[in-house]
Amino acid sequence: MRIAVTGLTGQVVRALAERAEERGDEVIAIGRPQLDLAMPDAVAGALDRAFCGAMPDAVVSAAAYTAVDRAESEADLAMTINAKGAAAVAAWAHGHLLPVVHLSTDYVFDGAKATPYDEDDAVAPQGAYGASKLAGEQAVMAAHPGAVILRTAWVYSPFGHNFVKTMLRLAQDRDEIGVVADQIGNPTSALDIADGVLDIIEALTSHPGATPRGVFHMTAAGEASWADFARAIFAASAAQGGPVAQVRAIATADYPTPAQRPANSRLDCGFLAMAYGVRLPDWRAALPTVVARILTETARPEHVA
Ligand SMILES: NC(=O)C1=CN([C@@H]2O[C@H](COP(=O)(O)OP(=O)(O)OC[C@H]3O[C@@H](n4cnc5c(N)ncnc54)[C@H](OP(=O)(O)O)[C@@H]3O)[C@@H](O)[C@H]2O)C=CC1
Ligand SMILES: Cc1cn([C@H]2C[C@H](O)[C@@H](COP(=O)(O)OP(=O)(O)O[C@H]3O[C@@H](C)C(=O)[C@@H](O)[C@H]3O)O2)c(=O)[nH]c1=O
Repeated sequence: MRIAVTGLTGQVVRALAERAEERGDEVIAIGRPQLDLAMPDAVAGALDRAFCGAMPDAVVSAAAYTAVDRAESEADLAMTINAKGAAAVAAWAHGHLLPVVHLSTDYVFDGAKATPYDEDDAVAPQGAYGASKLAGEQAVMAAHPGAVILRTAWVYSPFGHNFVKTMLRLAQDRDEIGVVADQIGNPTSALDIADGVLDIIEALTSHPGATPRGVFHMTAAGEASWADFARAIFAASAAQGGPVAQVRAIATADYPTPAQRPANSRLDCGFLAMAYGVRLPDWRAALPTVVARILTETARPEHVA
């Protein structure tokens, strides 16, 4: 399969490129400056130019404005990229009769529910990032009624920016790190997301008439607080001779940030398992390998300041 993916350096796009190559599929990543979602009117032209030679079999809409705190002061830009830009990508795919898989987030929920969220639960984003992603879900569905929207969460990987890299970096200078223990969610490896997305695209392209569309939850199995996640990161790092810090469990109120985050981010992924047979492994399974890859990468000479 030939799969067009938006974004160049993002965690999910790089994970997709790696996993697709292992499966004999091809990922064509398209991003800035060629494709800039902040200029929605130019999106169709950019995609036409990129794929005039050979059309892809499917489109993955993975590029997004993901700076959760900065979005509070750049709400218009986040909305343009995550809603209008994403909708323009979906409209282009629809115009060319291509399936589209669009990534969304747990931050569309307010976190007040006591149990994991399912797809029918009411959405109520707490911040500008979540609001822009929710608007994106709605705009993508309007532009491409056959879209598959995958809400995932707490993505970590050897690529880009993520919580695992932040913790390992902070531990280089600190013996102890305060980490919130009253927000719970499902840490999810981008490489596991890539496997799930590729399985879904295979189903969409081989049995288009028999594949359900709409919103699905797709996170790793198992849950954790950010503090639990940090402790697991340092356990993996310690086992590999990497940096370690003590994790002090703190309350959200003790770690003020511009954006509010849901206290309960857990997503119930049963609907996706039923519809596509896709169930991601436990979040702990991929962590040691991801930590090892980050440690190897940061030990390279070009990373020494
Ligand atoms: N990270 C997370 O924890 C979570 C992410 N998600 C969603 O999953 C998807 C993938 O996330 P992830 O891979 O972590 O994202 P990253 O933050 O790692 O990467 C974002 C990607 O979006 C691209 N991008 C940003 N702005 C634009 C723009 N104006 N035009 C074109 N491309 C742009 C970036 O481009 P460039 O390569 O040029 O920098 C980059 O490739 C997103 O939709 C995100 O909302 C959902 C839940 C959790
Ligand atoms: C760095 C740090 C963060 N924290 C807290 C702040 C916050 O509540 C939590 C996570 O912080 P981060 O800013 O790394 O994560 P954040 O950017 O909120 O991550 C989110 O990104 C977007 C894109 C999503 O879609 C979400 O699913 C989620 O993964 O950890 C600490 O308690 N101590 C620390 O030292």
